[in-house]
Formats: sequence, structure tokens, C-alpha cells
Amino acid sequence: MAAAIAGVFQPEMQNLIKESKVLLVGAGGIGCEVLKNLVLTGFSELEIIDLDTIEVSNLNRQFLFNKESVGKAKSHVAKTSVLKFNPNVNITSHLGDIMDTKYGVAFFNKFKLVINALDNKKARSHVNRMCLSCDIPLIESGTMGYSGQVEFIKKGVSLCYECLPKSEPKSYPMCTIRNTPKEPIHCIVWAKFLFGQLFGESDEDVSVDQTVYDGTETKVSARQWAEIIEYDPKKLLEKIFYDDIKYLLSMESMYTGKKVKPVLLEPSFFETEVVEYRHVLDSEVLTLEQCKSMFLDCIVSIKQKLDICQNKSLVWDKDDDDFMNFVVSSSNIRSAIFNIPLKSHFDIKSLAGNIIPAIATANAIIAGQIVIHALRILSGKYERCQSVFLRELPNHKGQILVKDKFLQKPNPKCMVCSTDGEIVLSIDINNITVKQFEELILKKKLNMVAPDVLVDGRMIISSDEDDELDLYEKTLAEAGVNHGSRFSVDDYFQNYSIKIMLQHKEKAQEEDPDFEIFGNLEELNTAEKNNEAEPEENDEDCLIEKDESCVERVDDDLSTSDEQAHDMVTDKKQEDDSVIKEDMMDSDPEVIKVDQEISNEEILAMKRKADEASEDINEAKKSRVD
Ligand SMILES: Nc1ncnc2c1ncn2[C@@H]1O[C@H](COP(=O)(O)OP(=O)(O)OP(=O)(O)O)[C@@H](O)[C@H]1O
Ligand SMILES: [Zn+2]
Repeated sequence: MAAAIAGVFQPEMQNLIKESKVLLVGAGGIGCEVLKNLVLTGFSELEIIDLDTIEVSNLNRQFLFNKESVGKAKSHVAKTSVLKFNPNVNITSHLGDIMDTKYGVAFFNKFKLVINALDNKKARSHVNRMCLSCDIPLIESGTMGYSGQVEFIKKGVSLCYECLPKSEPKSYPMCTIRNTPKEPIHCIVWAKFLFGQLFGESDEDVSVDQTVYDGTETKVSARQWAEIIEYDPKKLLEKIFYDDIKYLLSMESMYTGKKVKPVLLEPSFFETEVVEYRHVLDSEVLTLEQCKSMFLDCIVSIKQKLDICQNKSLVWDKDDDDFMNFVVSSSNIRSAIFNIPLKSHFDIKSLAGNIIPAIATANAIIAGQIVIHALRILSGKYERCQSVFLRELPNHKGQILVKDKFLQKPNPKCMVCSTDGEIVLSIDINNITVKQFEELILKKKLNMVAPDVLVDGRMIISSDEDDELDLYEKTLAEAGVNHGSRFSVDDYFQNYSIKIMLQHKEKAQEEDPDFEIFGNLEELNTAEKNNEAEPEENDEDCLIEKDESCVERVDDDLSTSDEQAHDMVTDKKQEDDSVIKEDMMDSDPEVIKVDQEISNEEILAMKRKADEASEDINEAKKSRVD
């Protein structure tokens, strides 16, 4: 089935297709489709990289793989499969991480075009930087359920991947989770934390500590108490769903205003016999009595698993029936206490596992569009490579595949693709070590791989192991960093530099964010003024983050249409403050807001343009929140 492109394309284009070396990053859902399309279109010089091996769950949509491929490298199997369609193609496959330093500038420079078919922001940001640095056009893509998008990225020509703020995974205030849940998801998140607290490494404690009356009245953690009572299911039930609730109710001030007060379950609930629940379909909602019975049963089974587990710590997994039952039963009992509707096993599994099913058709449509972009890029028609969006529902014109009217220009204030990138870091210099600064801010937040840092001309972090700087365990203050110091940060691997201006801000209380990043000083001052003017009544400072494990990148609300050309407007909720706040003591960020600066004036100007261009501005405002 070798590609026959003679007669389809002009001779010059045929040569470009045959000779242009293309790198495909990711051989998953979109990657497999793209590879097949490239090969069938006549592309003949391809390299593909993926760090993963094939799992059974990939087989429903990653059709270059079959049962025999399970456990083998995705990139190698994908290569072998497509060679059957067209054996005249030269494909090199790599089993590896694209962020590995062996895939540096020399590797990227070989390619005429790079295509991202990835599933995480970190790798996407990295490839974005490599392509900007090598000035290679990049096609960025993503799908989520029925939605998807394709974007063209070229240095100085278009927006880069990091030009606009990205929506962060949905997060919930920790205080809401602990004390004032309002929606089923709050109880589901709480139940997962409870699992961690009782059986695993606790991220957050959601059940109160206990006093043990053993003559000494010792205060012990809920986990220690559970061990003391040998995970007696009935005692746990009573503690979690009665004693803890009574404790919450004792804190009068907690339930002022609109906050829903929990209602104590009748003591008889804890006494009654167990009922049968196993016949209930996953799509049906259990009764409260059935939830109780399920809870009692799964505690016994989980305890058995804990006993045989070597390190005495379990990790919650949606695919373990007992673990899942724990979350179903305990989240539903808590919902009943807070007058929140109960949910079915099926719904809770989707919410708890953050599962958005991958749709093969969405991947196929996006992959088709990627190849159309690739052809336009090769023929230099950059202006025709506007972003394309696959919508879950048709727009007012009945279209599901819509594109921006114009190619968006780079954001002059982008901290990645603009030449004068400088950001302001507000942090307590006595409360962070040089090592934490490197790991949590430079690598984790700013996506660098191997940074070198000079402060006021003095090196404090080096990517060269031979440089023995010996400062890593020191705080920034001890390493000679002051309020107003300027960091010059270079990542030679990514060929990326940024200046960071440091503002010392004492961490007054535990809940204060450990650091904040602002686009510039003006923004910092505005944020500070706002803080002074309106102290946040809410519990925003103790947010937790939802898993994003299964979510590929995509616009949350793809309501773009042809006319809604300039809707690079972010969702109004996000544009309020372009700040990153993060708790660096946790491995996971506690609070994240969007980074990078787009001034309000710019946003207004964009909105005005969108107004002019669109018949339906309301729809436009909702879109583009990736
Ligand atoms: N840093 C990286 N280097 C190389 N490949 C990567 C990197 N990060 C992610 N990938 C690959 O990108 C692909 C993305 O594909 P996809 O979104 O379909 O994910 P998947 O893991 O195949 O499916 P799912 O997550 O739904 O089970 C995966 O095969 C993944 O291994
Ligand atoms: Zn940019």
C-alpha cells in the first residue's frame, strides 16, 4: 500500500514530502494515527520517539499495536507496523525520553519539522523550547474526549506553547474538603485522602487525631489509632462518620453564612445489620445502608492487603475493587451527612480516577489535521497554519472542526520566546534552600532541565558536576541572595535563558504560599495592593490539586469558530491574577494559578478584536483556556 503521491502533489511538493526529515514525539493515541498518515502521505524520512511500552489499555485505539505487542516499546512496534503499509520509508525509532540530554540541539537540528503527540505539559514545554532554540517548526496537538486541537509553533511567527497562560488542573480548597463539602467531588477527594491517611502515605489528614485512654491519655494519629484497634470496621465507621462529624459541629464558627452544616447520622445507623449490595449495578446508586455494608466489608479486605504489603503502605488505585469500594462507600456516606446527592459506582470511578475516555475518532481527526498542517508548513504557507479546534458540540454553523481566523503572533512578553524575558520571584529567602530553588522553581515550575544560575554575577547553581559549589543545602539568604538580587538563569541544553528578579517576602503563616511568580514588578505591586485592599475571606490558600494523569492537553471549552478569530482571551476567572503560588514543601503544588503576564489592556484589546470579528462574542470569551 505504498503511497502514490505523483499526480496528487506538484513535483516540488512531492520532493519536499519525500525528503523532509520529520520527528514525531509520542507514539500513543495521536502518535500512531499521525505515523500512519505520514507514511501513507509519502513522508519517507521519519524518526519516532516514545519512552513507554505498550499496555493492554492502549489496544482499543492505538491500532498499530495488538495483543502480541503488549510490553514492547511503542516506538519500535509502531515502526514495524507502518512499514507494512509502506516499506519504502526510512524510519528510526527511539525508546527514550525526549527530555533526555542525549536528544539535544544536535539531534533536533536534523529535522525539518517536529510533531508533538504527547500527553504532558512538561515534555511539551521542553520540545517547544528545543524547537524555538533550533528554529524548527513544531506542530503541537492534543485531544481530550471528543475535543482536540492542533497548533503551529514557529519562532517569531506564531505563539509558542508557553506564550499564553495554561489552565491548571481543577483544584479544590482543602478547607472545603475537610470541613465544608458542597459537591460529590469534594467527598470523593476527601475519601481518597482518607484512604491515604488510614492505609498509605498520607498527603493530607482528613480524619482527626484520637486520644487513647490507656491511663496516660495519649494523643495518637488516626492511623496509629486504626492500628491500635486493628482496623475494626465498626469502630472506624463510628469514628469517621460520627465522632469526626461531632467534632466539626463543635466548631461553631465553621458553618457561618452559606456553608452547609453536617447532620449527624442517627445512632441506629451504626447499629443496624449489614445488607446485601453486591447485586447493585455499577450504574445504580447504593442506599446509605448498602454503602455502610460495603464500607465494613472493604475495610476487612484492605486490612488484609495492608498486612501482606511489605512497607505497610498502600497506594490508592481505581482498578483495585476494594480500594474503589472504599471511596464509593465513604464518599457517599459523607455526602449523605452533608446533604449532597449520592453517586453511582460508575460516576465515582470516573471522578476519582479523573477518567476522560480517549476517543479514537478524535485522535484520528486531529492526526489528519496535523498532516494538513505539515504539508502547509513544508510549502512555507505559515499564514494558513492557524490553530484548529475539534469541538465536542457543533458551533452555531453546525461545524465541529473550526479554526482561528488568523495565525496568532507571539506574545511579546512571553518568558520563553521573547528575548527580554524577566520575571519576579517573591519568596522568603530564609525559608528555601538553593537545592529547593533549583528543583521546585527552576525545574518543576519553569520546566528547565539543567540550569546554571548566576546571582549578581556570582555562580550559585551549576549544571556541571565538576563545579563544586557546595551551596545546595544553604538557604538563599546564606548563599548571598538579597532582596532585589537578580538571577541570570541559563539552560544550555534548552538554549533558554531568563532573568529573575528576587523580592524577599517573609512567610508569615503556614498557609502563605511558599513562592509566587509575577510577570514583572508592576504586577507584583498590583497583586500586593489587591491583597491589602481585600483580604481573602475564602480558603483559597489551601487549595489542592486534582490528578491530571489521564488528561491530554486541550482547551477546556473549545468554542472557537471561524469568526471568533482572536479569542486568545483566557477565561475571565483565570485572568484576574497572573500569578503562580506554590507550596514547595509538598511534592504536589498546593496552589497553582496561571503564570506569564498578559496585561488587562492587552486582554481588553484582544476582546475588542474578537468582538469585531465575531457574531457571537459570548461564545468566544469562553474559549481558549488551555
Ligand atoms: N518525555 C517523553 N518522551 C517521549 N515520549 C513521551 C514523553 N512523555 C510522554 N510520552 C509519550 O506520549 C504518548 C502520549 O500518548 P497518549 O496520550 O495516547 O498516552 P498513552 O499513555 O498511550 O494513553 P493513556 O494515557 O490514555 O493510557 C505516550 O505514548 C507517552 O509514552
Ligand atoms: Zn512564547
